[in-house]
Amino acid sequence: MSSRIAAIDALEILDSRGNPTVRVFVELENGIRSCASVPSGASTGENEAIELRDNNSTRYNGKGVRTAVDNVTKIIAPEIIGIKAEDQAVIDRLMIELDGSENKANLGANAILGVSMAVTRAAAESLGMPLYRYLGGSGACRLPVPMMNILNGGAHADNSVDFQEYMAVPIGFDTFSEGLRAIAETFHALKKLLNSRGLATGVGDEGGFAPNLGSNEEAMEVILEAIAKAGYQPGSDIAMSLDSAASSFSPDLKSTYDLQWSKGGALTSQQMVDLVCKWVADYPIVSWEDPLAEGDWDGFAQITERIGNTVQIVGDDIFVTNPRYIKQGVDWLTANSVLIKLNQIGTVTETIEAIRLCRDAGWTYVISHRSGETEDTFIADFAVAMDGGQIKTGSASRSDRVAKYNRLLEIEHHLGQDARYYWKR
Ligand SMILES: O=C(O)[C@@H](CO)OP(=O)(O)O
Ligand SMILES: [Mg+2]
Repeated sequence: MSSRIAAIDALEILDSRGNPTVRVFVELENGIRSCASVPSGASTGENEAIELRDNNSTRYNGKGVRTAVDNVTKIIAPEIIGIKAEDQAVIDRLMIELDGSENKANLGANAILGVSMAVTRAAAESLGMPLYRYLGGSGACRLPVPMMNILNGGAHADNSVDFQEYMAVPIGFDTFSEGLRAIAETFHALKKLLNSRGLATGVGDEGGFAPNLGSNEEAMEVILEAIAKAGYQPGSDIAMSLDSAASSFSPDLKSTYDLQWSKGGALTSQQMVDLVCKWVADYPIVSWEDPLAEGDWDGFAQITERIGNTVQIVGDDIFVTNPRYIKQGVDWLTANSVLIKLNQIGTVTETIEAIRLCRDAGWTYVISHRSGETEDTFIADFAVAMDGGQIKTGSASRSDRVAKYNRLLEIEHHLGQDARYYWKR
């Protein structure tokens, strides 16, 4: 029976923040049915592919996605019905052409990505393969080291912490499940510590605790304590990874940084660079994402030159998973790693192209969730398939994030003794 696409349907569903997002269903002539759901960011880069929202409607305060849903069923579906699901590149290219804009503004990256992911899944199911094997081949056996967000601030929480994400990274373990256990235990130890100090243990969008701390250093200190309390050695068993999401506290997105705790006023790019280098020297930090704002290409290059040999400098808002900006970054030595988010670029094929550029440049890449997620576990399989060895997918306290961890546990279980796990940047 043929793997040609027979029907496509779409639906408006809710994401983990209670905002609408797109779910797409694909049915093949051979009877296979699959679906995929699109995530949504809050601290978005200016050059991300456009997420289409029903701005002129009062439903959901203009955040509905019915236009995107209609674009799937009325515009995209008629063009790709009849094409084989394995022809991913053809389908993605057709959708890009059909949209016709630079940034998927016409049909919406949410519409296009929903179809792209659902097609990938249908093709895998049609071949009777798990998604990670279909995308990664028979050699795909490496589980990613998880970066677990245990303390939230910035645009993802209503607290006094400037940086968006403080993550625990289990670098000293032999298996994914042991690594995951260690950071989940650290998460619980952190809750106890915060409780004992009378600090709030409510969580941010990605499930990390969001206490009102006095400074960014205090956040790092309390995490180190939690790692030790859980019985692990900070730096060798569990290291720290940060995402400052610096664009969110840089009013001009390139040269000033308004940290709440530095009450003396805004910092210059140079001062921010110096501060990041100092903290990397003082704390066991192995990876730092968006230490500077998305327009601060010079600051990024300076940080990479100064500390790039000891720490992973990850570009998120600055590269937006777009091959064009990644190429520029590689030429200008802007960073040494890229955060990979499917919905920043909008198709599976272009995301793989972005990853290929990283590999060619000897850069690492981190597969990532968005702060608005669903129960879809696509990125868990995608991380194993892409073999980059790193994933960032939130804390252990929200089921939309835990779904990804559980899927990775499942893949590890399926792989049995052939599963690989190690930290390398
Ligand atoms: O900045 C980030 O890396 C992401 C995910 O953690 O947040 P958002 O989805 O809000 O852009
Ligand atoms: Mg980020």
